[in-house]
Amino acid sequence: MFSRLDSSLKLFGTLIIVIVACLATLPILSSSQANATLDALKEGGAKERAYNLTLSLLKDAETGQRGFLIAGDESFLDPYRAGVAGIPAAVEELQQRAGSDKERTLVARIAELSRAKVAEMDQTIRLKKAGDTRAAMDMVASQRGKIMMDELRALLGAQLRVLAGERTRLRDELTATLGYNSALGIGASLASLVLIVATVYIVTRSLNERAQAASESRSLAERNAQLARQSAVRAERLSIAADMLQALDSVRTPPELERVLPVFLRKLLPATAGAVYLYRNSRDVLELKASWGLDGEAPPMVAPGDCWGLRLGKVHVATLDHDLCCDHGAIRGGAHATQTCVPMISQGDVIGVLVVAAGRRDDARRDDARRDDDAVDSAHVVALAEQLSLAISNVSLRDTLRHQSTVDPLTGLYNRRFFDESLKRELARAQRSRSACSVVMVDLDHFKRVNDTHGHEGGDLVLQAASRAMLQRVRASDVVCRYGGEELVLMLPDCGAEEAVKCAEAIRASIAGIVIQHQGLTISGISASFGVAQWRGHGEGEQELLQAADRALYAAKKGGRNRVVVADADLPPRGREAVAA
Ligand SMILES: Nc1nc2c(ncn2[C@@H]2O[C@H](COP(=O)(O)OP(=O)(O)OP(=O)(O)O)[C@@H](O)[C@H]2O)c(=O)[nH]1
Repeated sequence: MFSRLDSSLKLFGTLIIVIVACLATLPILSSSQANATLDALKEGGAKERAYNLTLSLLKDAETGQRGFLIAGDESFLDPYRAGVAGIPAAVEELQQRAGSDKERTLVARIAELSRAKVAEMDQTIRLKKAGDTRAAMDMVASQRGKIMMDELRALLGAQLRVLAGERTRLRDELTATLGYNSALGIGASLASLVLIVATVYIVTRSLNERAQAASESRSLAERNAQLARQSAVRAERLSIAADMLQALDSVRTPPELERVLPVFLRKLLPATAGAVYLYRNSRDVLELKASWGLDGEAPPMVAPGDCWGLRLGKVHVATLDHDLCCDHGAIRGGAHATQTCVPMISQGDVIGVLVVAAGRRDDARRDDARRDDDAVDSAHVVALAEQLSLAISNVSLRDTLRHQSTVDPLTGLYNRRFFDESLKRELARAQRSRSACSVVMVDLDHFKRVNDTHGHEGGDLVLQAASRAMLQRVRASDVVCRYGGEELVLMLPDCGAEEAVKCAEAIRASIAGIVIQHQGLTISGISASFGVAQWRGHGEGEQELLQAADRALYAAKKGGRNRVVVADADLPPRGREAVAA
């Protein structure tokens, strides 16, 4: 662009130089011509004056001669002498000013005639003075002098007419030259004006074009810098997202999500606040799983109907002025100008919603540019929601598989494999922390009879009720497990035999109170036997401990059932009966 501009400026500069040179040269040429004409006019004027002087001197001399001859008064000779005295100089001037051969010939003839005329007049005057008036008058009467004078008059008159004509011509020429000069001056002024206007126009245009080009190049540079910034931001986001996915991949249980998600969402969505809500299994409500950047607490629950993103099934961006603001409790009442709700979908099912709030609501005089700054990158949020959906689904899936592999489907209690692993881990921990640990083996009494009386389904209901009774009477850290058939086992960390007996007694009493209605019959009178063993006191390893508890259980059965027996390491395999309550 600049090269095109420069070449047009060069062309324009050359044009200006040519025009200025022409404008400067033409007046010089024109005025030199006028000067030449003026010089010629001056020369013509001088010549005219010289011819006129010559003629006038000749006339004066002739007048003086006639006066003297006629009157005899010598005073007439004064003009005669003055005329005769001036004639040679006048003729001399004529000779000097003669500009051509023709004129020089003419002047030579005038000089010759003048001399002859003066000689003829001199002779008549001499004769008169000598008193020979008759001879003098005869000479005059011979008309020789008159003929010479007539020729002189004719020659001088003709030359004066030629000079007058030449003078007229030169004057016309001078007038024309001056007119031409004046026209040239006007033309030059106009041309200068046009030149100035054109120069101003071209310079202004070139400055504007340069300014425009500079501004374009500036905005291009800014755009490039912006792209570079965006690309750096994208690269950083990708890196954080990769870290997040890796972390989510190692999450084992859904509760762990609550620790992992805020850490990464805060980095991936800086200068925002937000929350992740996931549907509960019942799908009647969404539970808060993560939040970041909020001034206060995020509401722990959100009803599906409170979120327009979930209701419409698509990304919903609500601004300050938007009619359809989601009712997300703390987020809605917060200090944010925009709120984006993105439904999180995995394999066609909506599993939750990602809520992102941005901008400051309190700045009421925000212009559009600030509003743009406030808006979050919707595409980024949507992509993030997709990644989260997949990763969270994977966590749930892993949790389900893990649950299925560790939990007994009938009772909801852990299975034997889980119990064995837990016991091993717990005993190792107890060893490190020098704390206590007890196990309680539980076996429903005469369960075969229940099955026989109420059928297998009735037996299952009793098993489930007994499991619930156990779960209700233990601490969160305790592990309740279906060890096999109607046999259950309980692990009580940080718990000695004495406390374990109390717990077993509570469970025993609870089971004894079970009443179930099944197929029109009442199932009641359920009882269970319990064998308690404490780690270290009754066994060192897991197997030893379990065997001790089993021996105690056996002893309870032997002792009449519906009782709790603490193992006695000294008396295997017989157990020592502990008096219940
Ligand atoms: N309904 C139901 N019955 C089960 C299940 N697992 C084991 N059983 C039954 O539990 C009964 C266990 O009977 P036994 O081992 O003879 O013991 P018991 O009748 O409880 O007698 P004691 O243990 O000596 O008090 C068997 O009839 C099994 O079929 C189960 O998952 N559901």
